Amino acid sequence: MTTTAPATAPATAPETAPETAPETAPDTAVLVVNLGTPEAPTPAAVRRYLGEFLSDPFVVQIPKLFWWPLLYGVILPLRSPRVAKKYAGIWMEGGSPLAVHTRRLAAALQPRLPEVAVLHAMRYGEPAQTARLRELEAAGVRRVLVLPLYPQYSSTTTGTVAALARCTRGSLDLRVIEDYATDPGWVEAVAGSIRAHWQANGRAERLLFSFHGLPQRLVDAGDPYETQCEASVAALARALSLGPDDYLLAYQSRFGRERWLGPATDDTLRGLAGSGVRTVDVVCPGFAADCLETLEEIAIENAELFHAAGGQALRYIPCLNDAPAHADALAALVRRELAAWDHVDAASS
Ligand SMILES: C=CC1=C(C)c2cc3[nH]c(cc4nc(cc5[nH]c(cc1n2)c(C)c5CCC(=O)O)C(CCC(=O)O)=C4C)c(C)c3C=C
Ligand SMILES: [Fe+2]
Ligand SMILES: [Fe+2]
Repeated sequence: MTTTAPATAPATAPETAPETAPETAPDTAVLVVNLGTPEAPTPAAVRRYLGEFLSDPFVVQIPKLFWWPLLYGVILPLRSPRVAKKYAGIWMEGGSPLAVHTRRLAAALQPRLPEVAVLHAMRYGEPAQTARLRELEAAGVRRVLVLPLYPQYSSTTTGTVAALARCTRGSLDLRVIEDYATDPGWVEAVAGSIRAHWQANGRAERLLFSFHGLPQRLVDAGDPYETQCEASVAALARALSLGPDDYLLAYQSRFGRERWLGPATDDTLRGLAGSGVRTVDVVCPGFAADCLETLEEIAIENAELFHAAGGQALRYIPCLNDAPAHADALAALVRRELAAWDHVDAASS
């Protein structure tokens, strides 16, 4: 692939995919799983969502006895109204951006994979991952390939999707795509979206790759997330022929008081502005779909911060969302995984 549609390309897939398990089910289904997001930009809906998310022991490892009183007594009451306002500022006609883009991406995958059923699910909230597995099982599907929408593996994201799927699989045969941080099709899709942005807007003085952060403690304990983020950036820099001074890697969205992966995106932007850099392009290759962390934190909050620190323009490059190049890359990844699975099944029968 040498050319890709701009990441902002209009959706080619219908808004409403035929997203129930088909009545005459194919043998195999692909379940595309994303994090989850509130049902409405209201404090009550945000509280429900954050409550489920932040009581997952894969995400917060503090013992329940200490964590739950703090979470339910302090964090949720204080955070939910504040975060709900942020969601309200980016809400789309069909719902939260993460929900809309994930749904559209699954719909764009279906015609590319006509031999299987493609459905989407969320790890937290609706449509719930476990309910989707039950639907597929009831429809007579035998094998489910789970595709968590996280290019880089972390126990806090891919790990919790995989663990929940494995203990709720019932009679289903299950495979999970663990990561695709350096998958050539995916790298070329992201690189293509950056090239398209440069073509439309010109090139800023620097390109900043911003990834969601993670507690340093988890990395020290062996989570491969940081290494995979670095590998993604190295592959993208190669694809775009970037020199070492053209780009930076940083981590955003710190949560809580402990040390998180660094350098932090906000500090990096302040540093760039302080050293006289006037324009910066920011891309977030850890996010398959635009969401609060990209549309609000980067494109609004960090753009204001960069400006206040003396920068002229932070130009945000959208996630791949349902761009044809994204759907093509993920469909190819799925096809390879299914071929390997067929091979194993054939050998063992
Ligand atoms: C892309 C990878 C992600 C990793 C790794 C990750 C780890 C992680 N996140 C939190 C806490 C929060 N994350 C929040 C939002 C959020 N996180 C991701 C992705 C990763 N998180 C996405 C895609 C989103 C956006 C969801 C949306 O609806 O748009 C939030 C909620 C927003 C807020 O309150 O600020 C929290 C909280 C932790 C603690 C963590 C690892 C330990
Ligand atoms: Fe997060
Ligand atoms: Fe955030």
